[in-house]
Amino acid sequence: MSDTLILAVPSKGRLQENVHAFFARAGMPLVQARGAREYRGALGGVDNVEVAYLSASEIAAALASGAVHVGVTGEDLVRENIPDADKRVMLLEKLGFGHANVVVAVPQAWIDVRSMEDLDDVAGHFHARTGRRIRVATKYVNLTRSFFARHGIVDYRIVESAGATEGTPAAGSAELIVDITTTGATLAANALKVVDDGVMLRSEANLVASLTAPWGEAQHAAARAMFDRMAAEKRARTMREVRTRFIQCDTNLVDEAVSRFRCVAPFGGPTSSGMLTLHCPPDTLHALSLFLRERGASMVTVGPIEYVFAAENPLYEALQARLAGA
Ligand SMILES: Nc1ncnc2c1ncn2[C@@H]1O[C@H](COP(=O)(O)OP(=O)(O)OP(=O)(O)O)[C@@H](O)[C@H]1O
Ligand SMILES: O=P(O)(O)OC[C@H]1O[C@H](OP(=O)(O)OP(=O)(O)O)[C@H](O)[C@@H]1O
Ligand SMILES: [Mg+2]
Repeated sequence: MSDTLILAVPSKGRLQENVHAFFARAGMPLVQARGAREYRGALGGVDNVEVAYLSASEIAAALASGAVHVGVTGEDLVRENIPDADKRVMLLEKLGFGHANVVVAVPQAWIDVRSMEDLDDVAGHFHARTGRRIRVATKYVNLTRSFFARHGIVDYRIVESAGATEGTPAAGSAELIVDITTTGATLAANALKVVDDGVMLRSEANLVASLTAPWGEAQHAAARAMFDRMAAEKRARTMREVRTRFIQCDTNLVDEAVSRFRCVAPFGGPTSSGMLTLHCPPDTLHALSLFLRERGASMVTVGPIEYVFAAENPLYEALQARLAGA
């Protein structure tokens, strides 16, 4: 067995830039080997990781087959391209970018069609009137089949579309579509509207691990190191450091702060002189600083945190438990 962990990241498209920024922020810049046309690279700061640059949909396939150990790709592509996805891959974490909804969209001119139920009626009438089944253009064939089945719609036919799906109703090659949308601008430009209960999936970029790849000791060690840095970056990004010192500060007050403002006391209660450090989410910062001053603090400082390294490595622990068959 080889001793490298293979990490797949998008080589192009919507996710590429965000994925590069994500790894750089976590202190692991993607290092492209030689020229920009080289499809293999390394991960700065972590040994034994080989980076494979693939398209977002190729990443889903490579995770399913076990050709790569870890990858970043959209959940839409995982669900569409991997049958029984939860048996073959593990979605470790949503990454907060690459948001897009997979939706059912019909021509705006279909004023009577608001729900999937309305669509079912139209599909039946269409079949009765024309002798043909209504056509749905999409590249999300599997997602569409299972969503339509769940809504009891059977009178339709899928027309596979590789690109410019939104243009197919106007071009006359389909009656409606299933595609991904973020701003809605492309749908609007093509005079299409989303069916009210037609949001099939709310997707975003995910950190995904393959359950079928060969996981040896070296790959475990590389994943542990990589996920440790990601967790350190995430804890830091989602918290601010709050510092204060006042003599009335005691453990009861810290307990109250922790439960009311969702903070963490990373180093425990206050020192004997009342020095306290808290990590606090941005949305409760001002309320916390008011609270501390009401209880006697004359000064509270708040600052950003670069990394928070902790004993726990939640991403690695989750993966390890799953690989061990737990
Ligand atoms: N507005 C958007 N449109 C399409 N995809 C988006 C959007 N926003 C985020 N994504 C995510 O990015 C993924 C990759 O889409 P993108 O269009 O960048 O790939 P691509 O280069 O066309 O890939 P491929 O060649 O494999 O089809 C999507 O599957 C989705 O998860
Ligand atoms: O709701 P919007 O913000 O308008 O985004 C949706 C559009 O973006 C994607 O296409 P993309 O630009 O990735 O081109 P592609 O079809 O060539 O992949 C997607 O297929 C939609 O057409
Ligand atoms: Mg695209």
